[in-house]
Amino acid sequence: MSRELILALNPRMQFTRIAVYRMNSPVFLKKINHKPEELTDFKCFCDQTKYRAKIIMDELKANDIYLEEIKIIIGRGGLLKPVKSGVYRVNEAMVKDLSNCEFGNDVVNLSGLLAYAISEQIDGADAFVADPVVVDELEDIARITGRPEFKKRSIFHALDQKTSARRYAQSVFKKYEDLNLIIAHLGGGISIGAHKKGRVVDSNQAYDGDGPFSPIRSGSLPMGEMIQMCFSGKYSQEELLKMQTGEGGLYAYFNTYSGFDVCKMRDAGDSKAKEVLSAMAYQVAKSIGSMYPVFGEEAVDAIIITGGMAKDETFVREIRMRVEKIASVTIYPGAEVLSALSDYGRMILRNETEILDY
Ligand SMILES: Nc1ncnc2c1ncn2[C@@H]1O[C@H](COP(=O)(O)OP(=O)(O)O)[C@@H](O)[C@H]1O
Ligand SMILES: CCCC(=O)OP(=O)(O)O
Repeated sequence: MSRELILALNPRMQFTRIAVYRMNSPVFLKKINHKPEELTDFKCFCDQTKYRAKIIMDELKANDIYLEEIKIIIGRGGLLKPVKSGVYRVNEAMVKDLSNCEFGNDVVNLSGLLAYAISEQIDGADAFVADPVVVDELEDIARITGRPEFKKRSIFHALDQKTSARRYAQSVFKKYEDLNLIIAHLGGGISIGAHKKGRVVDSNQAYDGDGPFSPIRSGSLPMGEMIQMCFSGKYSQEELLKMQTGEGGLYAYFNTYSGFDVCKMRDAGDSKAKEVLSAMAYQVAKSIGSMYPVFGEEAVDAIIITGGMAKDETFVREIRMRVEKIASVTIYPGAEVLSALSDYGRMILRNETEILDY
């Protein structure tokens, strides 16, 4: 029996998406919902590894996926040290950083941990991550902040943005490396990247840094007031970090991580949902605009808007009308994380990509 199955994983806050591909064809796709009450006892996302790995294994077995055919297990990778774009084998150093939340505590960390944990249970299967959110191609000027103690970290939807960029390049019969693009990924977090000839030379720091607020993150907040809050004695450090990274944005206003649900509320006439979503679109548009000077005298070839919230036409329209004077706007609604990961999986199987060391 040839070993050619690829298992792609995308753990999200309340569910895990998995897909199994046999070369180009998906043979199994599943969104596994996790009961909120089963997740509350875990302190860190990394503590959920064993729990989610078991559910994934059970799901594969229940659906007659031959585990011994799985060769590649691949995820987005998490908050790691800065790395160059590409594919990484999950090694002990990576597992250690993710398990210790060395660079932050986010559900995305589970993708590397789950890939590793599952590979340990399947003889001959190897774990990888591709274009983790810490891909760092920033130009030095973009790293400098107003205080020498702080340097901007590169944290953005590297996998999703580069996949969209290559898709766009193909559609206009050009190479990604020949284009200047501004890409807005509207997911749970929101990142806006300036892609200058194939390198993401600037971006908002989409985890605990700056930029628009998103379904789950606060984005830029008034710094002085935040400092006062930190010293008010009312909140622990953990609570404050959570406020910024996992309970900000739409969640803070509507107690849901679902942009979809908030859009439905707006469509049903809820004026607060309308106001907050418009403010979010306004902030996304301003962030897109802020990338315009990054290209200096060179033209911006296109603006690409993608991710889950790009499926909402009203939301996208509000962004578009503010930015289309900069460059033509292309919309790729939805996020194709699993198929992007499977593309990398295939390249690994065919020895078409270098495997980088973390
Ligand atoms: N049709 C839709 N309209 C509005 N928002 C949507 C729609 N579909 C998904 N979303 C929202 O997009 C967000 C998820 O974005 P997505 O890019 O799929 O994932 P990720 O969280 O991995 O970045 C969620 O808040 C989800 O509710
Ligand atoms: C961790 C930074 C990128 C990000 O926000 O990812 P999600 O949208 O998947 O939460």
